Amino acid sequence: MVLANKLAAWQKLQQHYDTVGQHLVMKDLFQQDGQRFDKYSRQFKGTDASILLDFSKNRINDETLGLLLELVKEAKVEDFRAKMFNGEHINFTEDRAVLHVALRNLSNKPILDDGQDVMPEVREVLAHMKEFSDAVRSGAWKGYTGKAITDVINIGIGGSDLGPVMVTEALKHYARPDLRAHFVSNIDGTDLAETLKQVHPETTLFIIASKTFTTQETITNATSAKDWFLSQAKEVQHVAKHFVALSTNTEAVTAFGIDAKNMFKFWDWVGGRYSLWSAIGLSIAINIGFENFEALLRGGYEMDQHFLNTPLEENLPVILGVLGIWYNNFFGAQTHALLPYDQYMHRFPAYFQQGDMESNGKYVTRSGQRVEASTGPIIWGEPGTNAQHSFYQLIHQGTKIIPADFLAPVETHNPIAGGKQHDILLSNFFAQTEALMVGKTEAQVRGEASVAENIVPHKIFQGNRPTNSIMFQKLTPSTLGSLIAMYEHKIFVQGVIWDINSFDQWGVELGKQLAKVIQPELAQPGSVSSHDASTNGLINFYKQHKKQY
Ligand SMILES: O=P(O)(O)OC[C@H]1O[C@H](O)[C@H](O)[C@@H](O)[C@@H]1O
Repeated sequence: MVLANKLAAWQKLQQHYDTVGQHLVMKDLFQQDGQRFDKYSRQFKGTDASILLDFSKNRINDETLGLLLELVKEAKVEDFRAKMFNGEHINFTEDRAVLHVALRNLSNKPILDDGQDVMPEVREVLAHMKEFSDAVRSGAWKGYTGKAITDVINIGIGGSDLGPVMVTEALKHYARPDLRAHFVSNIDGTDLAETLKQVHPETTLFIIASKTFTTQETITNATSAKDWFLSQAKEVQHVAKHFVALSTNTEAVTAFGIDAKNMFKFWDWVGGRYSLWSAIGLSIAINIGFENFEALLRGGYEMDQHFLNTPLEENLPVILGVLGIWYNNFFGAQTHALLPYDQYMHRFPAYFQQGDMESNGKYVTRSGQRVEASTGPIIWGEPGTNAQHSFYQLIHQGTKIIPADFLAPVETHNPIAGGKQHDILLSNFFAQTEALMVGKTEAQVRGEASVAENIVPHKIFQGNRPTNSIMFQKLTPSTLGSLIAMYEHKIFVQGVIWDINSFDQWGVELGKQLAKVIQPELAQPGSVSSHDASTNGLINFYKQHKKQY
C-alpha cells in the first residue's frame, strides 16, 4: 500500500513535470503573481537565530509544491523522522540507531537507544568537555614544562576533521588569537610536517579524533606526532599532558598510550559525518569556548524541533529536500551548488560534500533492489563573490541545470571602516539570483547600442536557472548550528524518499581495505603482478623510482 501510494505520487509528479513543470518560466510566474515571494518564503525562528528561506526563484507553482509534499507524505518521511528520533535502528546495515540529535537535545526528554536513555552519558561527556576546554583556555591545564597550551592540533580525517575545520573557520570571530587551532588529516606527510613547523611541543595539545581509532591515516599521523613530541619531552608520562583522544574505542585508545581519563567518549549511534556535535567537537569548544559550543548545539536543537514540529509546507529541511528531488529526478540535474556569501563559511560546501554525498551516494534501496531513480547529487561550491569570477559562467550559460543555494548574513562581523564591502557583497548576492532567473533577452541585447549583430546570440541568457536564497542575521554559533542541522535533515528527507540507507558508507570501507593490501607490496622486493595491468604498472613505476627514507 505504502509503495503503491508513493509510486502514484511519483507518477503524478512525472505527469506534472511533462505537461507543466518543465515549461514553467519563473519570470512569467513573477509577473503573474505579485505575492510569489510571500507565498514561497519561510522563516525559521530560534531563540537567537533566524533563517529566511526564499524559494520563490524555483521552477515550481502551487501544484508542484503540493505534489512534492504529497510525495513526502506517501514516502512516510514523517514516520522515518519519528523512527530516527526514537532511536530505532534505521541504519540497519550496521544495526545502529541514528541519534546525533541526542547530542544536542537540550530538553529534559530522554532519548532511547535499545531501551536505554542515552542522555545521562551525553551530559557527562559534555561536562567533561566543558571542564577540559575551560582548563585549556584559562591556562590551568599545563604542558610538561608548566607552560599553558597555545596550539591545539586535531588529528583526524573525514567526519573527525571536516566538521571541526568547517566550524572553527566559520566561527573564527569567536576564537582567541592566542590559542591557535590546527588540523592534520592527510596521510601525505606534508600535512603533519608543515603543521609541526608552526608549534612547540611544550605548548601543544594533540587531539586524536577517530570514532573507530583504527583509521590508518589518523593512527599513523598520531603515532608520528607522539614520536615528535617524545623526541623532545623524553618521558612517556608527559604524553598525558599533551594527548587526548575522542573515540568510541577505549581499548584502542589505551593501547595507543592515551590514558582513559583523557578520552572523550562517543557512541556508535553517532555517524562520522554527524559527529561535530559530539566529543569530536572538542577542538571547537577549546577554540571558541564551551558557551559558544553550547550555543551551536542549541541552534542544532532548535532546528531539530522545527523539523519535528512544523507542518511540511512550512518545514525548511522538507522544502529544501523536495526541491532537490524536483531537479535531481525530474529535470535530471546532476549537481547542487552551495554558495555562501560569507568568507567565514568557506569550508561549508566541502563539509556538506561528505555530509550529503557519503549519506546519499547509494544505489541500493532499503530492500536490497537497485534504485530506479537517481539519488544523491554531487555537492560543490565556493564562497561568493570569488566564485562569480570563476565558475558562475557555466551556471548562467552552460548546458547543464545547476540548482544552487545562496547563503548570506544580513550583518557582517567585520564592517570595514569607510568601506562598502558588505553592501557590495550583498548586492552581488541579490544580483546573481536575479540574473540567473531573469536572464537577458534578445530584445534587451539588441537595445544595447554598441552590440554588433554577430555577437547577439552570445549575449543572450536564457535565465530560468533555479536558486534558493537563504539569509540569516549574522553568522553566530547558534545560527551556524541551525544551518548545519537544516542541511542534515534535508539530506535525511531525500534519503527516505529515495528509499536508501543514508547512514552507512560501504564504498569508503572498500577503499580502506584495498589500500591495506597494496601497502606491504610496496615494501617487498621485485615487481608486483597481482593486480590489473594498469595498477601493476603504476605500482612498479613507483617502486622503481621511489626513494628510501
Ligand atoms: O573517525 P574515524 O573512525 O577515524 O573515521 C573517519 C572517517 O572514516 C571513513 O572515511 C568514513 O567513511 C567517514 O564517515 C569517517 O568520518
